[in-house]
Amino acid sequence: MQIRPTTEQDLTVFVDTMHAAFGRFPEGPADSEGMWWSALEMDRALLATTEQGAPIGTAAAYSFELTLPGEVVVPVAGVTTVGVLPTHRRQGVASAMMRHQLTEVRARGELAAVLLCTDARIYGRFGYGPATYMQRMTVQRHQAAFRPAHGPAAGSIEVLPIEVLRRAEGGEVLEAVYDRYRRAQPGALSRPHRWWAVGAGQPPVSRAPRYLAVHRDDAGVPDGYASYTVTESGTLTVDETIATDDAVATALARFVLDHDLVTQVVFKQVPLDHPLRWQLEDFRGVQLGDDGDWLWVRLLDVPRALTTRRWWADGELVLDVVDPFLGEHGRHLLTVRDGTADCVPTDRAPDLSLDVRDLGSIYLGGTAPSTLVRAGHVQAHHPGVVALADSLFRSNRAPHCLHWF
Ligand SMILES: CC(=O)SCCNC(=O)CCNC(=O)[C@H](O)C(C)(C)COP(=O)(O)OP(=O)(O)OC[C@H]1O[C@@H](n2cnc3c(N)ncnc32)[C@H](O)[C@@H]1OP(=O)(O)O
Repeated sequence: MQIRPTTEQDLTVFVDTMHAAFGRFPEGPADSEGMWWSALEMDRALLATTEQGAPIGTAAAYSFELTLPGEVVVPVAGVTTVGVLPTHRRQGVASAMMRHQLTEVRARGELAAVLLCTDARIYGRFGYGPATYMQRMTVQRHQAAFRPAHGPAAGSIEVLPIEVLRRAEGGEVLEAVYDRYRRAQPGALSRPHRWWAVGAGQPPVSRAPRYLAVHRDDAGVPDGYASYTVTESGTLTVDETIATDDAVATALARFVLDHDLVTQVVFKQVPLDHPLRWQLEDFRGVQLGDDGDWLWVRLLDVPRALTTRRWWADGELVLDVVDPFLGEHGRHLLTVRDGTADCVPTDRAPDLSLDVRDLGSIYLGGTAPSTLVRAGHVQAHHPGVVALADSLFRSNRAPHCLHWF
């Protein structure tokens, strides 16, 4: 088996091989405008081949930016299209591609790789841990009265059927609002211009028909949107609400919940700490379901990762981190003061011993270290250290990622 880089000329063979691995029948990549793979960066794609050159596996990466706690934006690799032909599975092909890819990601200076996984059993062995979570939120309209304390946000709501917008005009509004939002939201990924330009991905990045409730500030500048559809039976489904502050998100929620001819509103992918149930008169008016993991994080430079994010408590921890997949081991003294951290090698006895996959899970603040201590995966060497680790690693708000790739 060999692993080789690809170029734009390999797009057809790459897409065909990947679809055979996933058991899908794609439309041809030649007319792929608007297909999710039209945003592939072929200079970051890998093909695994037999010794004779026949393709047997694929793996690629997008160049994204990830927002860390404290509105710090860093380049990361968004790993995608990992597939091995059914005839060549369980022979180490994916493992070899993952090793090759992680080496390249690190060489580019990206401190982490991230991905969404089809099967949660695959990626822990490669050092990835689930780091952001999401759920579906359903609200029956007759239970959707807001508690009076919450007034509407400043600004106005304008409903624009997406099909009457000129594509470039609509795309620019969404792109600009999303970009402002993601820079402040821990766990959010950038959506590079190429995605909007070709309509790659899922709605509203794709060109599927959607209505957009666009919120504008008092100066008329768009600062939030909700992308939605309404069925004849009266279900309004929101793909995503993107808002640059909570008041705007509330205004958009009020808007969709006030929509005529609607009996229920489904918000497809909201963070676990979404405030809506606290905003309604009827706390039980919100039903939650389909909770699950979304973004998985794989750290490639532990000291740099820890010193790059921001922190909300002071303290000192010795972390003993093993990385079985890359055969690495480091003991780090993490010292946090006034929001920033110092991280240096140490021989001191560890406070916490953990696998790099578990550090990936707690890194963005979406998973409490105490949960992984209770699960038996993070070892706390003395009791007081668990509460300290929880207060150190928490984020100012729950990390959340909406981007599909
Ligand atoms: C970010 C993304 O792209 S997510 C998409 C993942 N791809 C898919 O779901 C497409 C369908 N599946 C596939 O193409 C392949 O089965 C892959 C890519 C998941 C795995 O490829 P393989 O070449 O078979 O993996 P490889 O042989 O390196 O397996 C490494 C280990 O992972 C385990 N493993 C691999 N896939 C799975 C799985 N789906 N469930 C459980 N264990 C798995 C193997 O058993 C093996 O374990 P071992 O080291 O204890 O023997």
